Amino acid sequence: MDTKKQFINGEWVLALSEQTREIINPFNQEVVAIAAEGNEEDAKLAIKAARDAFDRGEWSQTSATERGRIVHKIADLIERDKEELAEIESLDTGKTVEESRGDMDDIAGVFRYYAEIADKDGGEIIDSPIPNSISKVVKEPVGVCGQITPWNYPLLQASWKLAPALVTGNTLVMKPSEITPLTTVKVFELMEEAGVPNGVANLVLGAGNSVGQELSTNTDVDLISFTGGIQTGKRIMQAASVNVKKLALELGGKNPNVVFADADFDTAVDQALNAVFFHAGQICSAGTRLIVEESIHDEFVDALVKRVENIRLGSGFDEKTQMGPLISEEHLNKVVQYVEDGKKEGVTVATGGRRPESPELQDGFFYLPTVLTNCTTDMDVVQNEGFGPVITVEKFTSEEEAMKLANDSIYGLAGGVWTKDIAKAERCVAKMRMGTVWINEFNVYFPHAPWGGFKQSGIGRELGKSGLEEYQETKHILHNLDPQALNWF
Ligand SMILES: NC(=O)c1ccc[n+]([C@@H]2O[C@H](COP(=O)([O-])OP(=O)(O)OC[C@H]3O[C@@H](n4cnc5c(N)ncnc54)[C@H](O)[C@@H]3O)[C@@H](O)[C@H]2O)c1
Ligand SMILES: C[N+](C)(C)CC=O
Repeated sequence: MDTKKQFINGEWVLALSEQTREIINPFNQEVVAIAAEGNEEDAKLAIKAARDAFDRGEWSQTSATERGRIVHKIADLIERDKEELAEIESLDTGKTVEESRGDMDDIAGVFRYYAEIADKDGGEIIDSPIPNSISKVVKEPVGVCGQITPWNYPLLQASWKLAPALVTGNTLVMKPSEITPLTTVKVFELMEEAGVPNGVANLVLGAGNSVGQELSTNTDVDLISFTGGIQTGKRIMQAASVNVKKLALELGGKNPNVVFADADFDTAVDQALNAVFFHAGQICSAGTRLIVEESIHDEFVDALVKRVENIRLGSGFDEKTQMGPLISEEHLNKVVQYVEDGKKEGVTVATGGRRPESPELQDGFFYLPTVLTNCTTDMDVVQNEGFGPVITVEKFTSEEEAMKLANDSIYGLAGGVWTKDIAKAERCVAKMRMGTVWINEFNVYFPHAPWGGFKQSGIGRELGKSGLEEYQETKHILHNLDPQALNWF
């Protein structure tokens, strides 16, 4: 098995230490690849390559149209290799190949979206108080960007960072999650094929506390863009203060899904399932916190449980599978503990609440889709992100109470509201303190719409025009065409 290498200054290289890591298929624990395991020293080399490339200025001075052309080419190559990429993503994460194919379409779409808008902002002339002068505002790249991604949507989260950084003329060093690096390695091959110049995009593989820590603290890095857990985000924020790096943090969520009695019942049940059991709940915006009007609560839970018990678990490569395994044994143990703690807090396990017993699932990191009822907002199981196939159900009796519950969280990533009453829906979304709110919908994202969190779910936005601006500095230029002495001194 060839070792997956790092990409530094246009060269595919092993880790300086020659350390490697086994990449495991979470469905059966088979080793699917061996990857280089870089550390601080590899990260330093990559940062130097990115710094030198940025300071040479060739990429930032390449026209935005040309950078857009190269990024379009990356999208073309992702579409060409979609099936291979989808299969690698499923081997690495356990998600179904159908889900991975959807991810690959989204990813190509993100590269295309940013390629399209790359050359649409040539700056702005603004009014100047100085006679005979020109005052203009232009956007410039931030510089060297450190980019750190998680394991749940490995290539999708990478694309949200790579595409805007490249089209705006930055250079970068990316560190994917050490347990799911494979599709990111492949896309760096495609970026090389598309003609991204040497040193502009660098890839270091390895652990967060070595490679990630170096990216966060190294003073040659101007911006750090991180997607991952809240505790890691806080550590990165502290580390990044060393040279006041620009910071973009996409952190966790505990996302309320509020269902009023007047909602379309069957659609709300169906979407509540999708909101939490897709990708086994390992989604930052999963609707893990169901908040249902009391008058329909029992009927809603019954309908939910009936359908949850029919969810088919299995290999992501089996077309019949609806839900794959969790990412790792370590993560499975966290989900087990999360539910056990909930039981101690007094929740009722309406279904699930344990590992499956089928012999064919024993080698994988599976957990049964789980519905917990009798949940209240003061419980840890309601407040903490479990990041597994577990939904907690709370009740409310008034619109005011529903909104109070929905906002009772340190997180503010996303939420949904289900009702046929348009005025009520609008009143609710105006109160919901979240970066994305869906009305009669859940978990939809696309390249044009900004994504990010209120409160402790993060800082900054990815996607949309806002996602581009994270990678830009704003410069005001005043050009006096008729300079005069002031004779003040
Ligand atoms: N808001 C979003 O858009 C979004 C999207 C996907 C995932 N997430 C969040 O990600 C979390 C799950 O991902 P995870 O378990 O991989 O998160 P994590 O925080 O454990 O790891 C994320 C990345 O950070 C690296 N890292 C770990 N310690 C580090 C350190 N000290 N310095 C620098 N880097 C370090 C890891 O190696 C990995 O690459 C969940 O909380 C989920 O909600 C958020
Ligand atoms: C941002 N999203 C929804 C694609 C993945 C979150 O984990």
